[in-house]
Amino acid sequence: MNFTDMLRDATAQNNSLLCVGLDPEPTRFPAAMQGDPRKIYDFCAAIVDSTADLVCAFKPQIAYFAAHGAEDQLERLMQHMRANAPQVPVILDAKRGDIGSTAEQYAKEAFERYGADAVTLSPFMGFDSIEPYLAYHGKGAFLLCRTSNPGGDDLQTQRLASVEGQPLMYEHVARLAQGPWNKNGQLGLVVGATYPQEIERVRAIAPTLPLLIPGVGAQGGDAAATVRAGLRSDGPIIVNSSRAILYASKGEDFAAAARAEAMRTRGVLEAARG
Ligand SMILES: O=c1ccn([C@@H]2O[C@H](COP(=O)(O)O)[C@@H](O)[C@H]2O)c(=O)[nH]1
Repeated sequence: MNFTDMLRDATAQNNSLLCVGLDPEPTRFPAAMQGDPRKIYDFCAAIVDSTADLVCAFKPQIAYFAAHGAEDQLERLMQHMRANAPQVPVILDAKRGDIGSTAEQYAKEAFERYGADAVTLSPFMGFDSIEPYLAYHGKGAFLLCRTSNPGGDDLQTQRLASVEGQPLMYEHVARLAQGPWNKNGQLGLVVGATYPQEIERVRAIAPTLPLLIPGVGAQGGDAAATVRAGLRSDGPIIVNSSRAILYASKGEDFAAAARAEAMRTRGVLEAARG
């Protein structure tokens, strides 16, 4: 099944717009695991098992594994998700961007090594840096568009004098992704929940693309405003929360606490859906 169909089905089956982000930080693990990078798999698998019926996607962030030399644990986690939550698509948050020949290797890493259903990419190097991912038909690729961090202003809200109508850079990314770059219907956009007005603007330019929206929870984005700005009947959204769910409790009850926080967040998103 392709990424778009998996997302639609998981959203409907679990009544959920929520994506749980898997950003394992060993110093924040409960006492029995604390500071031990060899426990990354165990921690994340417990979170997956306790939230799989509440989410429309999981999003492991590769840096949290690679920083500890724990790529083997990410491979095991991907296998675990495929075996135990096969209905839930997995978005590998890698934010890759490089020349075509190198991008081919990154695409192989994401889709063949890890078996991800979708990946996040930086569009900064242009279409030839994106194209190798699109060769994997049915896989999704989310382009960074209007990111949740304050520094996103440095480039994304600059005007492009060389483009007709002088759009802001993030608006131009949205237009390319909805139009000429989206050759096989695989593209989506990353837009921060910290900027609901910009989500609305992106949605106007890209009415049907799936939007991956991080920034609720620890970053303080407004979950309800995010849904109102981004969700359309033919334009899906995936609202990510990582730390607020993973570290809802410092204790041995971390998985149960993560479930409770995921339920609460899913409820807020569902209520805003109307
Ligand atoms: O604009 C962006 C793009 C990606 N992220 C990633 O999402 C999660 C957010 O984690 P929280 O703990 O919920 O703040 C993290 O993996 C980021 O790398 C983002 O925050 N903003």
